[in-house]
Amino acid sequence: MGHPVVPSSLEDELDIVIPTIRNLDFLEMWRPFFQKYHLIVIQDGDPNRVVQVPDGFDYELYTRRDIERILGDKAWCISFKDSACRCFGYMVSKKKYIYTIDDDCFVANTPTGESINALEQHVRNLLTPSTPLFFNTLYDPFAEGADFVRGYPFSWRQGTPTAVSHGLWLNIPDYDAPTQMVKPHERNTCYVDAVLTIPKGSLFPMCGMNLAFNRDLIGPSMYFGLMGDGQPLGRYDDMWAGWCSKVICDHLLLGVKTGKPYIWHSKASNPFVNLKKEYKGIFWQEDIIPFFQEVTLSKEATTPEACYLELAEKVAEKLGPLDPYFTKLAKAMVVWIEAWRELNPKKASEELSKAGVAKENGVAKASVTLPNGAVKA
Ligand SMILES: O=c1ccn([C@@H]2O[C@H](COP(=O)(O)OP(=O)(O)O[C@H]3O[C@@H](CO)[C@H](O)[C@H]3O)[C@@H](O)[C@H]2O)c(=O)[nH]1
Ligand SMILES: [Mn+2]
Repeated sequence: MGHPVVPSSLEDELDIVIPTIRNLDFLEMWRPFFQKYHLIVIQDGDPNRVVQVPDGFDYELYTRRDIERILGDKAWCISFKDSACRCFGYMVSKKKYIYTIDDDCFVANTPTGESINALEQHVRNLLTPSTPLFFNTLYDPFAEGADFVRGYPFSWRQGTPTAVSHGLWLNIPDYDAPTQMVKPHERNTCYVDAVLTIPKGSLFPMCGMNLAFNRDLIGPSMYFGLMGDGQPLGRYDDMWAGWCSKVICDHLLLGVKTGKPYIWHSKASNPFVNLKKEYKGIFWQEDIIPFFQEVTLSKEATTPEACYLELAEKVAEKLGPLDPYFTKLAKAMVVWIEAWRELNPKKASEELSKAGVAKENGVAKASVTLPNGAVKA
């Protein structure tokens, strides 16, 4: 099985989205890898604060004032004073791919000391197929030096298009507040040289600090929810987007990968502040997870937007009784799609799904023939 040849960079097709309440000095370390890309900076907090973008970077920067000017009466769906604000960058981007990274994440090294070009690995992850239907025990069959192993059905070796590439972090791991409190000095020193497809039907805790995705395939479901100022919840922004996106990827037969690339996460946020933000989420998620495990979407839902609107209805119906917050969140999900549509008039992705089969970056986005001969688009 020849490995698809993928470009090592996508400068004209990818935007880098950075939420910041600090500064952008970290970009100096990323300059060799990021400078050829366009940045979308979401400056959170005080809109009068001046955030310097280092010289030489091509960027657009949005403050809360800009978000309110652009979205008007829909601006309330974008969080304030929480990293969730980053999703506004996904909405205003005009590119096919998004990479989002936190301002306290730096270039990591492999165990043999090479600098990791995280963006190049994400591009490779996104432009090679995923294997959500049948686990390949040698992990990523499209990686150099690997392939499908004996017993892997040949009719499934085209895989499915990849929608999400979830990178990891050395040094400060993305722990929740209780874990941070009991293990304040724990650092992640374990570099695992692997990329795996998360199997269909399995949820996962998506972290937003080193994340890339295909906007056309899954952008509308990457809403980071209502968090931060005025909300009962924080630090569940990326988790909510990840659970919604994974359910929709499973429904549309799209892949979600996790593993390489690693970044170096430098700052441990305050566990006590984090506990205040997270605590409702810690017990609500005991109901939220079964909801996402059991939710089904109709076969008429063939685009990420249609799937997301169906999901919003089910959130209101099934999670609304848990707390009025979820009724408001379900409404915010609908407003997010309305705003997305305003800023992104009808996209090729809707044509793609009607076509049923489409070339996606030179890798056939063919349907999958199941062992029983059924063809799943
Ligand atoms: O009110 C805020 C707070 C932060 N930001 C920006 O968002 C990212 C993440 O902030 P921070 O590094 O302080 O958060 P962590 O605890 O390390 O990580 C959490 O953030 C999310 C991952 O991105 C997730 O909830 C946790 O993993 C930085 O760029 C801050 O500048 C903000 O914009 N507004
Ligand atoms: Mn951080």
